[in-house]
Amino acid sequence: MNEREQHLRDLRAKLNQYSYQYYVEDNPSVPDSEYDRLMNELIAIETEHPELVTPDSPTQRVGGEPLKGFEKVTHEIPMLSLGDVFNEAELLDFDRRVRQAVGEEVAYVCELKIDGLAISLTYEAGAFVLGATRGDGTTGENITNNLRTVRTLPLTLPNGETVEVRGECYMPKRSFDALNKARQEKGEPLFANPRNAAAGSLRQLDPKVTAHRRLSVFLYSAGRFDREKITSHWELLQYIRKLGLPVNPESRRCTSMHEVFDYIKEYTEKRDQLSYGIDGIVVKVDSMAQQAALGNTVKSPKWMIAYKFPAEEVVSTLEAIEISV
Ligand SMILES: CC(C)(CNC(=O)c1ccc(Oc2ccccc2)cc1)c1ccc2c(N)nc(N)nc2n1
Repeated sequence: MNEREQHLRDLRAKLNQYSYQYYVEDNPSVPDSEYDRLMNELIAIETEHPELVTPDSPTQRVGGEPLKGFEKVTHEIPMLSLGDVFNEAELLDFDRRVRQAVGEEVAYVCELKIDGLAISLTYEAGAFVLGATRGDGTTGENITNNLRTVRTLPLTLPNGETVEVRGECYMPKRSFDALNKARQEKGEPLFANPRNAAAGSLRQLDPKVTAHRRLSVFLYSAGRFDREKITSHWELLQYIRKLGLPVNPESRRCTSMHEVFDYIKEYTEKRDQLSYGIDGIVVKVDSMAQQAALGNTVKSPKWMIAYKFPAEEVVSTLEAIEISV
């Protein structure tokens, strides 16, 4: 490897490290100006020497000309939505129905319900090739170029896996506050909440706009992957994490409803300290055999329920109407 290639490797490593500190650790070690300076240097060198560009280079994130519209994508395996419950009695009913149907003890996995936009990511032989919105569960929109700009989403997987994973794209509270502050200074309409800001940012036709919105992702499920080795949801989360994909660290395996209630109480209290918005807790049956035995209704699985937090008082702010066409 010659000196120039070594310099490029160092630049990419630094930029990826700074992104990780900013997005995953929520603790940037350099100002945005330093990040932008290094990125501009990397873009300049790669523009002069295109043969030295690598698929995982941070410059490969903001590609593509603005689109005229979004292509439709059909989900091979439908993306399901969540049944909602609002109190402990309804959660106990869910647990009773599940235990009656499977006729044995049940373990659950509790996860935070991230207040973002459901997405599907497809990697073919380790390369990120397709990103889509959930849409109506069967048909979504192709937002691949916009999702490529999300710094916490790896463009390549370590061992060339072919998988389709599902999760939530969200805007961290810090990014949401900075975005609305900048909009206020420019006299532009404000976003009402991080979820609307994430949706508006992902529905931009120009990926360069999305790239400046500082979005992030957590993944929590998968459609297509080599299932035989994985028998539980908890193992699936570890598998997704081993692929280098961001999985929310607060998830917990619970062996009783008592532990589920403890988890809900803990995160109801911790909610305001999280660096991202959540609107509930998802409780999933851990065993995949039990999930299959329980099956799905048309729209949502019978092996999973979402406990929704009581709605917060509505704060009347301008709703940002982001026209992306
Ligand atoms: C679990 C799933 C419903 C996603 N999963 C799917 O959509 C899904 C749908 C068919 C599948 O098909 C299968 C294929 C083969 C075997 C079994 C299932 C797999 C996953 C879901 C939906 C929303 C969630 C949310 N907002 N927050 C969290 N924390 N978790 C969530 N989990």
